[in-house]
Amino acid sequence: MNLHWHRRDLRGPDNRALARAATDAVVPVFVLDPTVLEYASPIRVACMLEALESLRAWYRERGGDLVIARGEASAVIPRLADEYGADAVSWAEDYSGLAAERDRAVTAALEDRGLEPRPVRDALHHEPGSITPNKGDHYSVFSYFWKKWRDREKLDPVDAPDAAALADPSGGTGASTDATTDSIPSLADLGFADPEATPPTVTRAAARERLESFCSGPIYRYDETRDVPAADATSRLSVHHKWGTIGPREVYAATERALERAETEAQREDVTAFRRQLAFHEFYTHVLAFNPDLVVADFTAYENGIDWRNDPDELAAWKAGRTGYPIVDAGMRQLRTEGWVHNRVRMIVASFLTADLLVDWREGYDWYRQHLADHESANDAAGWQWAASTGPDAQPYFRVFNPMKQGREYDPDAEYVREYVPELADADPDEIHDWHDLSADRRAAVAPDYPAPIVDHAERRERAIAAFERARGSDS
Ligand SMILES: Cc1cc2nc3c(=O)[nH]c(=O)nc-3n(C[C@H](O)[C@H](O)[C@H](O)COP(=O)(O)OP(=O)(O)OC[C@H]3O[C@@H](n4cnc5c(N)ncnc54)[C@H](O)[C@@H]3O)c2cc1C
Repeated sequence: MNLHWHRRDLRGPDNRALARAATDAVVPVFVLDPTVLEYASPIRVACMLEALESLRAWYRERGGDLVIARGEASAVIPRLADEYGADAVSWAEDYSGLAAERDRAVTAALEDRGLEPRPVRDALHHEPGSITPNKGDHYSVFSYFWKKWRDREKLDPVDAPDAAALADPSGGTGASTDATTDSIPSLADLGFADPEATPPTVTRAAARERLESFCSGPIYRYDETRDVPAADATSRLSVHHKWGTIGPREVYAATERALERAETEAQREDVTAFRRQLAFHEFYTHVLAFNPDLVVADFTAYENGIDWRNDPDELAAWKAGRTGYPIVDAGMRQLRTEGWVHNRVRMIVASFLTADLLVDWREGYDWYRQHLADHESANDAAGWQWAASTGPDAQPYFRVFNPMKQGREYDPDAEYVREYVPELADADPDEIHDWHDLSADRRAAVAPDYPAPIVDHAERRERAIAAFERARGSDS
């Protein structure tokens, strides 16, 4: 008998760790660990609970069941292994600092009892340490990483285990045991309030549907449209990558089928452009695996430190989506409505916070961590550090995004802004893009409830560049 410990691999198919466990009878478990939940947020827990319901239903349809236990994983996992008479415990490797610490504790506790820990490579195509420069354990420049990632062979998806391999944890009685709860707890049971945003649907069926629909149409326009927030042109798979309701190999296999169906070279390039974004996730995960403090510390430290201003009123206006910069405010409001923000807009709002407002990127990271359904330590911390010019392969500090130009270029008809900023719903797109230049009277006539810009971008750009020059020690 084996135990399979589900964490961020909430699926049966294309699960290498589960497949490995299912070479014998397997009991699948999920642990609601208070140490992990301490870092969670309502929207993410809501997504997780839905994914767990969907996974449990999948097991039950096949005569098995998913055991849900509560407590510190290092105590619960060995206890469950004893209870079910398991010889080995498998899990899919995870690479954040917190996950690595937890896994070391569980490994030690299992070994103490003579049980076999089986961490299995599952979440990435190429694990940290497998794509490296001549010197060093990971790349810090994406283009070099991408060339190797792109050319490496990928594994095929793995089948779901046979129903015959799924042990019934109740031993046929249907009863729950001491270490399990019969029903999956609610958000309130776990001490979380309802999320402010409407969470996306995080089930296996939703993930497959999203993958198939994306790969049968939008993928062929990806390169050209992925930066247009109003276009709904990206896969929206990030929340499924986060919880593992989709497997990396099945996503890649879908891109292979899309390549076979492509009719033009341009379409093939679109598929490659999508794969490039998948590789970005692996690049950042490698960086995090070797730099666990990426989530709290500057990856590139400046000699004199950065003189963050952290003005509380400006930070509050940014969080509320009331900066008077329409594209920034639309992004901040999309976050609180949907728990997701378009990538181009994530970059714009992050640049505005860290450069125009000179607020420490950690404030932005924390806000995203609380509100994003797809929050993922590697992508989130690296995304913030990219914008703050402190990260691996980051935006140079002197290239500050101009929010007006970004709005005009990527949301020319202000469709995105008008969707998320109702005060501007009836405004003319040109006036939206020129909001900072309109007279106070004109602004009051167009949208009396929408704020004037809280800062002057041109001035703040100069201030940010000067702050970074001082941080570099190159201002004299
Ligand atoms: C400040 C900031 C914070 C971010 N925080 C997160 C986060 O917490 N979680 C998260 O998954 N992504 C994050 N990203 C990256 C990116 O914005 C999202 O992955 C993307 O918007 C998700 O939408 P999608 O699935 O439709 O993406 P697609 O365009 O369909 O891309 C497919 C997949 O590729 C990966 N991907 C795409 N873009 C990036 C990128 N720039 N960096 C790393 N991986 C990428 C994701 O896994 C994504 O699901 C952040 C970016 C920035 C600038």
